Amino acid sequence: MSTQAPVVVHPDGELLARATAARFLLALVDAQSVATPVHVALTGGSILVDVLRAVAADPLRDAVDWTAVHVWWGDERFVPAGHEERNDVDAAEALLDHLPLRPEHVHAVPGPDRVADVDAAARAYTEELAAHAAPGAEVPELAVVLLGMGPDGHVASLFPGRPSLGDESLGALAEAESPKPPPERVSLTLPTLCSAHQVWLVVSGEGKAPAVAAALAQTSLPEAEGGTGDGQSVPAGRVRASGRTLWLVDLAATSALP
Ligand SMILES: O=C(O)C(O)[C@@H](O)[C@H](O)[C@H](O)COP(=O)(O)O
Repeated sequence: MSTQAPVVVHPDGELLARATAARFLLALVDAQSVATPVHVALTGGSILVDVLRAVAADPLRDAVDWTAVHVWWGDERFVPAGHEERNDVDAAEALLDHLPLRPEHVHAVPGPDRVADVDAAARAYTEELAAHAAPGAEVPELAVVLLGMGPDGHVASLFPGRPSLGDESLGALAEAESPKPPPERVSLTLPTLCSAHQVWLVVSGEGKAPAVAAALAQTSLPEAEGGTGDGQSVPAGRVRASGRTLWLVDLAATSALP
């Protein structure tokens, strides 16, 4: 039997973003006091971009040694480098361009400008993860993974009812039929997300409330709400970090909780 991950509720999306930013910076400082370098994974989504902007604006950011931080993506849209739909473009503008990161530590997922197709992109990302793993491991230990969640309960590019959810490998996978556009994406697999030391699900707004409730109850959403209706937990409910799984939400996102 699994115990429910803690849910931290903030009054609104703005405070959620600022508090998550402060928590993220302190987590990096803590992780760097134990081991270096530190690996983190970001994803796309509106609240996460707000979090990244809040990290950029937080004076605590100077407490982190950014030259020893590796940045990965939980998922990326398979469009060319620099395309406005790419998650790394948003992240660069919101935060990464403002930090003294080493360019070789920013692990972008290759797009169609670099590889033949989305399968090749996933393979290349899996190889890059393996190249930075500790001896005997297949992926680096991610200190913190920041995940958004869609109204259907998807996380990264793992969508309800898609075969990708059953991928048991460590590394990245290709999703060629994402219900959220654009259709082609690369995502870390569920076991990779679960191998992270901490995973934070950052969720804002009433539109996500039914999926928050379904994830915490480890069940599906009805088909009418974009779910599978089969009682199998939405993807967000399946993420269990090796150390700590945290839900960081605003009040509106809790409105469907019993
Ligand atoms: O589409 C992406 O690239 C994602 O990484 C995706 O998993 C996202 O985080 C959620 O869909 C939440 O996005 P919103 O906050 O914009 O609803």
